[in-house]
Amino acid sequence: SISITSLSRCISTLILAEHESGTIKPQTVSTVVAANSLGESSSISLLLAGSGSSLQEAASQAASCHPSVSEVLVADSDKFEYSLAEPWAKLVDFVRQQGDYSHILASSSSFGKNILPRVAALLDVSPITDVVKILGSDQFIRPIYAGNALCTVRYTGAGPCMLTIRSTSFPVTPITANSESKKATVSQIDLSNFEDDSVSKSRYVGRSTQDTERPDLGSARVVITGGRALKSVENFKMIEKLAEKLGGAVGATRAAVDAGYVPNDLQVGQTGKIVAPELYMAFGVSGAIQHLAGIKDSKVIVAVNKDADAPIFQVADYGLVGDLFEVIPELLEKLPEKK
Ligand SMILES: Cc1cc2nc3c(=O)[nH]c(=O)nc-3n(C[C@H](O)[C@H](O)[C@H](O)COP(=O)(O)OP(=O)(O)OC[C@H]3O[C@@H](n4cnc5c(N)ncnc54)[C@H](O)[C@@H]3O)c2cc1C
Repeated sequence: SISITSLSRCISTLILAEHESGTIKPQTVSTVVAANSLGESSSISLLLAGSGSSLQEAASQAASCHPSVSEVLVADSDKFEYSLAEPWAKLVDFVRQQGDYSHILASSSSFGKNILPRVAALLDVSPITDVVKILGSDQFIRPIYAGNALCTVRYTGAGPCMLTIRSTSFPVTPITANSESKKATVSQIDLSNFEDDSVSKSRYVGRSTQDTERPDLGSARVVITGGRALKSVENFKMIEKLAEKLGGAVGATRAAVDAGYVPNDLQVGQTGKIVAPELYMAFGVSGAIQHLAGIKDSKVIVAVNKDADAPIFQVADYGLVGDLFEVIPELLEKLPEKK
């Protein structure tokens, strides 16, 4: 008799790729980095959908975005122009039927959070979200209780294992000149048999982007955050000026967003963006657990608060008990103008 103690399936990963203006987004490359931890002999395919020349530009860039990517699959159709979840989910199901994928991954961005659960529901699979560490092909670590505890999850389902990846936990290391020359194959998906019979409950209305030269909050190396203590839109401009001088992004607490000082895409925390910059500066931020959940992986945290007992000081590397209305103008005066 033969006893089979371990039967591990060959690891083959499909990654739902995000692109914009002909460029692959950094969080997709982080998801590729994460996929490399799933196990040896892992083949990685990127799935790009959209329409027109910017899609094709992104596809050719995706082919060399990371040496471990073996294949780029391109779905070119008007149906995918606005990344709506319903047609995207159908597309993933369509592609999955043609390739035997053991894992389907997306980043924990609004794109991934929108699409992957819908795919999971379609395939009757339980997705594992916000993965911060991969221990093997079926074991993952994810934060729970607003990041106050880490939970190890084992996937035991029969269908493909579906994960969303917290990109700040999988930084992209610079690619060497040698590996850069390795290019994946790019294939156009034949959509002639693709039937999208999904009843779309969402429709594209429009898009508004912030007209700013500041770096993207989710991947900035410096983040300057203001809290409720800023008290007004006008005062919040001090935070913006400081961010400009330091070449950083602007962040805000939920209290500051709710008070209308800044738009909600600047919110940092459990229900906002997760950031992991080299330098995080918090002005007039109390340090509620929901806020800390979004900043814990920052390398250096600096806090300015007039209350010496504010919880932010428990996580700060440098703390200054002081009035931000005195500290920020002094900082602005002493810091040189950004060249
Ligand atoms: C389900 C849920 C999800 C949430 N998600 C988020 C989230 O994603 N992000 C988030 O930020 N919050 C989130 N919150 C809200 C969170 O609990 C806090 O209410 C919020 O973070 C507080 O914001 P704040 O620190 O700006 O305000 P406050 O808690 O009011 O703190 C203001 C601080 O400013 C200090 N201060 C006042 N004046 C000055 C001054 N002149 N100079 C210096 N310091 C001064 C005060 O001492 C105080 O510590 C969430 C809450 C819930 C229930």
